Amino acid sequence: MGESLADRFDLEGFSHDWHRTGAAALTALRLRDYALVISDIRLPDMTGDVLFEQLLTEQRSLPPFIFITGHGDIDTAVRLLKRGAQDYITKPFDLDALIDKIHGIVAPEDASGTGSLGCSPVMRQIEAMLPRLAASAASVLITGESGVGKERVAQALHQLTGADKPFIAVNCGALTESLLEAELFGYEKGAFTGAVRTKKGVFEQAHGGTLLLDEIGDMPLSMQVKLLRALQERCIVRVGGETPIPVDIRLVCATHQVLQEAVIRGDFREDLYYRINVVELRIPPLRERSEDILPIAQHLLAEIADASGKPPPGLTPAAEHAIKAYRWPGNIRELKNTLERASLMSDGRSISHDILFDRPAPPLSGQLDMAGSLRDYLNECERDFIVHALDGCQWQIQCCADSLGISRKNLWEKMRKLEIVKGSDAD
Ligand SMILES: Nc1ncnc2c1ncn2[C@@H]1O[C@H](COP(=O)(O)OP(=O)(O)OP(=O)(O)O)[C@@H](O)[C@H]1O
Repeated sequence: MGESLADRFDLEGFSHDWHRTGAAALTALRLRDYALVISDIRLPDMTGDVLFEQLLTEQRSLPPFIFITGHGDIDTAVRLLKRGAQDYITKPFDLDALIDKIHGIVAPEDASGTGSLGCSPVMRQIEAMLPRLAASAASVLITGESGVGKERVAQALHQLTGADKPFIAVNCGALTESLLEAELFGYEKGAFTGAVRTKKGVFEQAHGGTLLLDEIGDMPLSMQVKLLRALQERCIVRVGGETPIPVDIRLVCATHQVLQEAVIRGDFREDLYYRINVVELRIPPLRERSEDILPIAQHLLAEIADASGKPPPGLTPAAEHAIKAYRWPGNIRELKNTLERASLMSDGRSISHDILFDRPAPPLSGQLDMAGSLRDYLNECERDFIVHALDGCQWQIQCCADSLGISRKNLWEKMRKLEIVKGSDAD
């Protein structure tokens, strides 16, 4: 039966492992994330319910289980359903019925994305749209809070248009206007002091591939005019140069800002807005797609463990619960940093709640001052927390941004807004 199942799964395009004993399956289930397990109740070395119970006692998050039972085992199968198994099927069974059950549990890959960006309906929808976007030349605007995975989505789109072509990303918010112009369009030797040789800008580097302009909302207005011209004419001129150079790029822009509001405020050109925003992909914050949190966490844990050649640690039920309940203000970037730290500190087998959230609470010293507004109070908490984190990282911005789970730029912005300057605090 195993052989015919394996043959049929190959035909269906399912990737699968066939373990011939309960012990082999146990080992594999401890090491790999499966989307689904199909197990006979009677195995050569143990029973399916012993296998299932064993995994439950190890407090792992289990994939859905479908049990195959003979008529005499139906009581066991029903008991397993009560213990959390997904379904059972009785022998002799129709293979088509089993395939239907599998499709009902594991969404078919081509209908709504593979789930590599997340398994929530919204992320599957975005993933399912990518092949259509890849087939058109339309400019795509990806919006969402910092760390939600905007660049990841841009890369996924790029992969569909030819992974061998260049993918170049540039952060438009991190550079001053003159540096940005040189970065985007390149410069000729001698164009300015320090221009000792001719350099291609990102438009030329991305020729034939994808150019991601990140934080496009932070681009100065005067640069927006130059960008618009380059996009309209499909040509750039290097700083200090005169010759127009044709460029063929797929443009993807990303921002955490609401660009319509920036247009209304006069901070973003309306004509550029329409040019870059032929299609908008809105990525919701992680807290609004909580069904993505655990799968992404497990994927990240596997990735982190893989980098050091170890099997991924599991999450204890309390840790799983907390990870789902936490709001992740820094989104996937914060989740990734948290898991990296927790992986380092764990015993390699499981990550508990304490290890996961060992961050100190904001020091709310003394009595609460009820005189100010809630905003003032929250700013004060945020300020304390950031200063504390900066102290912990000897004021190294990158280290602190990583520990807070926000981008370096975001940290700079917060420091500016909250007037945090090294040495300004009495302590
Ligand atoms: N679906 C995902 N699965 C696993 N890791 C992800 C996923 N999406 C994003 N990440 C990881 O989360 C981190 C942040 O993602 P990314 O840089 O794409 O976010 P962003 O929205 O572009 O952030 P920012 O606005 O700050 O530039 C990266 O390390 C990325 O690899």
